[in-house]
Amino acid sequence: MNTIRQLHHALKINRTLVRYGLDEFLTPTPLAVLRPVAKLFSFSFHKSAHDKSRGERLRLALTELGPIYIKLGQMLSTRRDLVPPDIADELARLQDQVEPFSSEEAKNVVEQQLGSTLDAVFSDFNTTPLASASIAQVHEATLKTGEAVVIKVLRPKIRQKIRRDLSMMYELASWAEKYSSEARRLRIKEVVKEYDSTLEREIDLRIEAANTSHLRHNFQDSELLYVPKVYWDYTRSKVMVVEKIAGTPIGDVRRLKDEGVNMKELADRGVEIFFTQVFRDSFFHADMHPGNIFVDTTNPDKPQYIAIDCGIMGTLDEDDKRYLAHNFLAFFDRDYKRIAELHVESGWIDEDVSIPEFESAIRAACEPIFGKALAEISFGHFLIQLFQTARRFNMQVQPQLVLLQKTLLYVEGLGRQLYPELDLWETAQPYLRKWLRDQIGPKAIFEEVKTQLPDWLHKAPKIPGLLFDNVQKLGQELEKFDSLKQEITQLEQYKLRQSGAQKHAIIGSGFALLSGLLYLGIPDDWVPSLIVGVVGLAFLVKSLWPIKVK
Ligand SMILES: Nc1ncnc2c1ncn2[C@@H]1O[C@H](COP(=O)(O)OP(=O)(O)OP(=O)(O)O)[C@@H](O)[C@H]1O
Repeated sequence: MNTIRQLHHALKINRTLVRYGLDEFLTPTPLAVLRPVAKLFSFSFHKSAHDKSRGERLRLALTELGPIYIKLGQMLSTRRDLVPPDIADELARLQDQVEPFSSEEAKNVVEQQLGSTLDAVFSDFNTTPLASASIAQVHEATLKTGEAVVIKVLRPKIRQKIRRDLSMMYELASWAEKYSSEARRLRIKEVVKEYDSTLEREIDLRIEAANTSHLRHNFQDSELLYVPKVYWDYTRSKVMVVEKIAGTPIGDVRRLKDEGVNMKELADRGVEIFFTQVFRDSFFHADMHPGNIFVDTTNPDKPQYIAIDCGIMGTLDEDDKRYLAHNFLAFFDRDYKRIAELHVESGWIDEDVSIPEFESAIRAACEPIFGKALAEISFGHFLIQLFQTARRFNMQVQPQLVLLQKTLLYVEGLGRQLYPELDLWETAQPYLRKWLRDQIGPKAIFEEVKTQLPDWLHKAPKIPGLLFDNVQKLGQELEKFDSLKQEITQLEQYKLRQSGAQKHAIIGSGFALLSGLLYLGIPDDWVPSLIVGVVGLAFLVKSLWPIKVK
């Protein structure tokens, strides 16, 4: 049954690709055997398909293949380091075109997840969804306690649908990589894997809820960004309840202007929020499309951002941040040698890579960016060029950095849409320099002490015990040392006595020899010979005295 379903699915993909004149993508794969069959079934062959650009045909095909493919296309549209601009631009136009599921189904999921009736928790539930996307649907509601909330409900059976589509995507990617060097260069399997892990996180709403709480905590009392409160008592893996927010959608520039918002301030604040999330918190919102950002315009001179949908967040470690800050600064100083050295120093690139060669490749990729006015220079574009160049030198670009580059590109685009003269460098440079200074200055030492202190304090009560144990051990070692010292002294004495005995034996033998000679020389007078002989004997006896060791 499963195989039949798989075959049917494969046929559907094949048919769609044929319909949009994209069947050349199948040529390297075994799916191509299905092509003639698919052609038979593609009655409504798009005669005009070949008049359309390849990007447009791909967009239409993905739309037809369904929500999971649409989402894949949307993700690919942000991978400008991999996808050519004409295709990326078309894919960026992909819209979720999914039918909402019925409010009955939504109610069932909520009640089953909360283990109680809807009426027990909510005084009001709007059966018309506020929004409906490929993974979830959002309904407005009011809690019994009176708070206005929204309920995000996962689409029924979404997990099975995702698994089915993904297993086909994995197959296609494996075949493509097996037969096409271009697919291998683009690391298609990696792309599908990344997509898989993104979806995996999105289908557990507790992850999104935890991210929302964390971001809210990071910007507690901030006048830059507001994040709605999560109602944990009513949040499960398939249901999430959050505070309902009101604000002007960020994409509605006309309305923002009508509301008298200071657009330069708004754009600057956007950049500041991004750099704060990246460099201060190492935790950034990575799904910043216009539907997820609103503005509280109560004070138009100090507009406050509101962020929702924290399903995809990026995290960075200290090395990533240092890498980014140093590279950005070196880039704006046009110090390409420094950029090349930074890659080797941080171990991202093999030590045996020629720095001059790498430097000149980076120069060739980055100099064109400086052909524009400073206010148009893009950090995100720089990162794309850098990653593309680094890949040629066998650097494996970390997924968290790619996520950051995508978000950065988006933040820049948004900033310039709000305020075309926005000079990102002017806003970001002081921030980066200060951050780097803080990394090596007294503040860094203070921070290090602050971080280590709990560990030291945790060990502090054990210190007397540890000291006692060690002093005791030291005593035992000293005792051992004493007895060893005694043994050595005894050995030395023994050696000394032994050498004394040797001396006595030699002297005694000398006297014995002399006594013999005297007796031979003066045979008539044996007295001197006798005296010398006795002295010699005395020495010899002494040398034979047992050597006693004290
Ligand atoms: N806390 C909220 N208050 C008010 N409206 C909200 C809230 N959360 C979501 N919405 C509305 O619901 C829409 C969809 O919400 P959200 O982006 O969280 O869902 P999603 O399923 O992840 O959609 P997508 O995939 O398109 O981002 C938002 O664009 C917004 O209009």
